[in-house]
Amino acid sequence: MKLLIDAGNSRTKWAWCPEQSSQPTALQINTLDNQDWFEGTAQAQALHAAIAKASRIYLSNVAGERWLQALPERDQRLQAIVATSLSLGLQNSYSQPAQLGSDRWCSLLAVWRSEGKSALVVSAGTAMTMDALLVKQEVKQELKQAQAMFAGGSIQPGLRLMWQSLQQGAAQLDYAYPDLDAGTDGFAQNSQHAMWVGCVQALAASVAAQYARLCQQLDHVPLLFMSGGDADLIARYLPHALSAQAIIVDNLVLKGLACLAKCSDE
Ligand SMILES: Nc1ncnc2c1ncn2[C@@H]1O[C@H](COP(=O)(O)OP(=O)(O)OP(=O)(O)O)[C@@H](O)[C@H]1O
Ligand SMILES: CC(C)(CO)[C@@H](O)C(=O)NCCC(=O)O
Repeated sequence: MKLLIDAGNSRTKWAWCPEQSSQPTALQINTLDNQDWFEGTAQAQALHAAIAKASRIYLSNVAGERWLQALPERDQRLQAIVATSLSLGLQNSYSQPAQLGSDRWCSLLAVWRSEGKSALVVSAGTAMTMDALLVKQEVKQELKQAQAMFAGGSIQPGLRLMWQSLQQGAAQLDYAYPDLDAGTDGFAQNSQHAMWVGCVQALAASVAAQYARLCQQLDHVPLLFMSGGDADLIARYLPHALSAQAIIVDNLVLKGLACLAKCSDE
């Protein structure tokens, strides 16, 4: 069985790749903190056991060399994904294609292969990325070769990082991250709520602006895909029409890895 691993900035998610016949949505996801992986805790042992059993391992790693060091040395079964200039009919417009994070590349591949339509692909995790997928027109399955392009995107701090930067950088803002969604209605009347409104509004407004930028480049309406730990929350604070349009999906990176794993069988 093929093993899919998304080593993210803070957490690692893994799943077995479904057999050809099953749908990509059938992924059974396991999650562990990267700290557990580095320390080899019980959660890490489950992934080590899966790695030992796998016939092939597809890895998206944005967690750096340290994450790789916990793997068995020079494992021939390991395919560490690096963004290329063209894959599965998707062209990468980065001037140095390999500089693009493998997580962003996999998410774009997942949306391209499942939808075949232009989209803004937002990943709201530790960092928030917003990537433009341009598809010439709604192409038929057999016409997919190089009909799509990743036109570029943006990187900004995610919600928790924004919060931490205020908390750590301003002496009077040492407030804990709220347990519950504090809401952004009206004007905030205490410091903790003011921080919340500022951070959530900044992220939601960025999504709206990037989506508007993409719309200007197209003669058709793009999709809005949102994934990552804070996707749901940020989508709720988008302008109403855009919020209704947002498609929230889990685990786009693993889905993109599954596309690459399946394509290697074809
Ligand atoms: N149980 C949780 N643990 C940590 N973060 C969580 C949790 N539930 C929701 N979140 C939110 O999700 C965000 C992290 O998202 P996600 O889990 O997608 O990031 P990640 O694992 O670091 O992967 P990525 O590489 O995509 O950033 C945090 O900003 C946090 O607000
Ligand atoms: C931007 C992040 C941190 C998002 O996880 C990751 O994709 C990454 O480290 N990327 C490399 C730089 C880039 O994508 O341009």
